[in-house]
Amino acid sequence: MGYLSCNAESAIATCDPHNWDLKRKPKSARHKLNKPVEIRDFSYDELVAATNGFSAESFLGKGSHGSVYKALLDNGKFIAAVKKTKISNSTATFHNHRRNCTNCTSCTSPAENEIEILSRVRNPRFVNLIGFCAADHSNNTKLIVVEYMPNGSLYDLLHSSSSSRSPGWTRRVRFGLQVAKAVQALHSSNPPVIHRDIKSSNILIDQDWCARLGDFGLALRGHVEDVRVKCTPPAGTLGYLDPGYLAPGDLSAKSDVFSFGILLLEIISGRNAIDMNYSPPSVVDWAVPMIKRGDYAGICDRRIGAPADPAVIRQLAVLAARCVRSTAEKRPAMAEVVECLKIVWKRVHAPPFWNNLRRRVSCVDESKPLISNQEVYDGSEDVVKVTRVGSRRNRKVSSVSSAEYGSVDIGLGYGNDRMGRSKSIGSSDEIKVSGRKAGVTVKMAAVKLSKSRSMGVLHSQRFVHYNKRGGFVFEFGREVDSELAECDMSKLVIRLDEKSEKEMLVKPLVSI
Ligand SMILES: Nc1ncnc2c1ncn2[C@@H]1O[C@H](COP(=O)(O)OP(=O)(O)OP(=O)(O)O)[C@@H](O)[C@H]1O
Repeated sequence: MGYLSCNAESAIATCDPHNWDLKRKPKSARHKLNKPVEIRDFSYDELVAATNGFSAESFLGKGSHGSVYKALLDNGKFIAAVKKTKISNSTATFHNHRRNCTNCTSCTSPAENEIEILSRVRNPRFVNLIGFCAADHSNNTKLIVVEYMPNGSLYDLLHSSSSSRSPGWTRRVRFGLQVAKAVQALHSSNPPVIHRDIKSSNILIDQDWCARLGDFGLALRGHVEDVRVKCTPPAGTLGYLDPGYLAPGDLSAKSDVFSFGILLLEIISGRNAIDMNYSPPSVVDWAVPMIKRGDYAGICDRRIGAPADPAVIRQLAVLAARCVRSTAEKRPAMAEVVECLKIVWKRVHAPPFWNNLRRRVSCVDESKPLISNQEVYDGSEDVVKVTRVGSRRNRKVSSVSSAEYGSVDIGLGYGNDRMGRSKSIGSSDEIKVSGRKAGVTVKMAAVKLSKSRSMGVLHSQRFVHYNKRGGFVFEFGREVDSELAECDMSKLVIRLDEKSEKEMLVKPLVSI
């Protein structure tokens, strides 16, 4: 195996620094990976200058293997991150180990291993390698230059004390899907790569707010039957580590699936993989019993509450529980995880013109409820009134039977939130829905849709409403599809588009 003898210092690859000078490239060109370029070989002095002597101002963060600094390269034209790691493998233990074994990943330091792996795999979903500086033997340091991720780590986002930084469901699902795709790309490369250290602090957020998988220091490249994989001792991070991975021979891609499941639980709940403030401290022991009971709202991050569509949290939670199953064979493969998350993404993702809609409805301020708490708890009847205007044809409301709306779940995570429809939607211009839950009432104001404007244009003074966990808004324009099989109050159907005669949905959406 060629890579076994590959020394990091000589690991020159032909890869594309697709992220170089991103600012000047159009977005479409950013991820083109077909232009091979050389991994750069930096001098120590060059990186000292680029990081201003590894100054405190350039400091980005510290990990278990060293510190990370922001570097201004090429006369400040290009920003990168420099990982400065100590090569501690000069110890007697290491030399003893190396004498007996020349095959396992422990024979190389994480820094050398990262260079070796990243010089062979490259993907827009990874924090890719730009170059490195050979060991500075005077102080046993190794410098790796990787793409700079300006928006910190997923860990920082999920556990930030500021709730304004806390991502909403759309972004969380998107991050989950992006990470899943990154892991799948590793597993499907030839030979496959097992990351072995998937965790939120190794997920970095790029300038486009996309999640990237980083830190390949523990990654193993090769087939599970390869000698190198077989003789590399287990490694990873406590809390994310597959409990079945106790010996080298236990390793498989399913260990990454387990860690990904922990990450997914962290994304859902906003709690740490191991957190002594919870009982039980392990996120698996805490969440899985709730998932088994169907208490999906119980595992949601309280800062954002449950998603508007209950199917979103149900599918996410069940997927996470499957990933963390103790029997590795029963866990889904990463390809299946990606497919599941794509389905969840479709549910949670607002159509593109939703943003335009938001901008055009000036009265919406999602940061605060439009109805005061007083109104929320005043016990008055709650009304949703959807008015359609337009041609006769357009006025036709979907043929969804009234029975489907007879008793509907508002889909906000409260199991008993039942809303009864006071008027049939099959034959009227107005849809009126009313309902109340003990202690929490939901109130929705009139909403007007007009086909004369672009699809989904809203003429409404107030259409954001409030429940205990914050505002939610209507989402317009989602086409009617199989989701209707699970029709609930959140999926009022309106025919909007005269030309295509596509039925469009209107549904509450948790504000993000
Ligand atoms: N490419 C990067 N761009 C911007 N910031 C980075 C980059 N890589 C790392 N960082 C910052 O530096 C911190 C330390 O990263 P590092 O990968 O060394 O350790 P870690 O993943 O936090 O922990 P561990 O070493 O235990 O895995 C990260 O939390 C992140 O804030």
